[in-house]
Amino acid sequence: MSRSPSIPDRPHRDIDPDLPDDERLEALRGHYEDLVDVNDQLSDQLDEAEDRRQRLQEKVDRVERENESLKSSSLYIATVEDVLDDEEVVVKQHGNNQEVLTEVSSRMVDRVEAGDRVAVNDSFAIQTVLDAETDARAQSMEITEKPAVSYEDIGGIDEQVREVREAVEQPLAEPELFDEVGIEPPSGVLLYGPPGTGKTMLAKAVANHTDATFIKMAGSELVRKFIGEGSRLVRDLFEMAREREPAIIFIDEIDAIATRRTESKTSGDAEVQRTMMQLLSEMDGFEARGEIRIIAATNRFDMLDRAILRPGRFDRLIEVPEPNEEGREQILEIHTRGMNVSDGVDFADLAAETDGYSGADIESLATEAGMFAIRNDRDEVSHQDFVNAFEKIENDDSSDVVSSPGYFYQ
Ligand SMILES: Nc1ncnc2c1ncn2[C@@H]1O[C@H](COP(=O)(O)OP(=O)(O)OP(=O)(O)O)[C@@H](O)[C@H]1O
Repeated sequence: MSRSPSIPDRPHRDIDPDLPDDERLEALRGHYEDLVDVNDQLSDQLDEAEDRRQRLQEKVDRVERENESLKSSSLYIATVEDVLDDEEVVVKQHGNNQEVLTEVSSRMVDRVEAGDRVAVNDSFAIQTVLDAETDARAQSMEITEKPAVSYEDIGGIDEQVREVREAVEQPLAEPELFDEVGIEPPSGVLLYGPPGTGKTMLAKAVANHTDATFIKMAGSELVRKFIGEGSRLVRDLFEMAREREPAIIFIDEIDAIATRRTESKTSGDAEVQRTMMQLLSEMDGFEARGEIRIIAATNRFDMLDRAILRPGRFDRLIEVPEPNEEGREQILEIHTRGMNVSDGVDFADLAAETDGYSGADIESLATEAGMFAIRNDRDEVSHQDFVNAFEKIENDDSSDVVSSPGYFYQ
């Protein structure tokens, strides 16, 4: 580090006032020259200091920019196409397919290889190397060859089961029917209703019944941190389905990518919009009578962008409501099938008491009743166990009012 130059001494000269005028003038001239000299030295020092200040300011600006870019959450996904000498790489950005020649920092240069997926910032500087694509695909999708859910496991929504079978199962199982009549089956089916009412079960049951592979993706997974990732995952999703036909694509929480457009134009919104456009274009692109069917689900129907409900898109809407009393009784019977339940259990009575319970709530009630039996060293579950379980759930719920979800689905 350079040391600051020392400040020159202030020139001093004793001038005898009794000197003859010409000698005093000479002495004053000398003093004046000393002052000019010091002034020049100080002014040089000032220039130097100004230079140093400017260099430091530039350094601060650079560090701040680097800091900003590291902090910023919006990174773009790109694939490394080529690693050149001189610490340079060619990357291709996902989403717009733009190819860019960019420098790699010495920190990253040994870590990137052609074919890697990387996250780049606004100036295309590589920030991270992402996991192998196959991992990313596998992590974000749930793929089941044959889901273990059948129609008999679903209670209280017979009409919805019938509608889903007609809209999804029939085009897969008997495509010729549609050919003969000359109509297109619905492109996509949207199941909407409160949480835990059996929407996922319905989609799994259709897959089971048709021997189709069940591929599930959550809408929230599609709205990722990285720009370009959402539309890429949508493409992967459909590619995966094409590889495994017949297949049922189930997109849960579709509202995460298909909420009504807002005024704000943040990059996050634009990304969500791009993901949705990719989904719509994939849907437009495939054969309606083909071997891939799409089911989406939401419990925020009110928030949906109506664009996804147009003909050729999610054009069959099926509401899956909370079960009524009769439905709750059926679901109770389903969830106690494998349990050792005493003859004294009155399902009709329990169904009457559990107004507002979803299928998932009823499943918890049955499990909780079983826990009461175990706690009391019994292997048979009594009516009182169900009543105790009900009271426990009600009490837990009332102490947890704040977290109870205010779902809207109409
Ligand atoms: N109609 C039903 N019949 C039998 N069991 C049900 C029913 N609805 C829900 N369940 C039980 O609740 C669990 C969760 O249901 P499911 O995942 O299908 O709900 P969902 O409507 O998809 O919920 P979410 O909107 O929260 O994703 C199921 O595994 C099942 O045990």
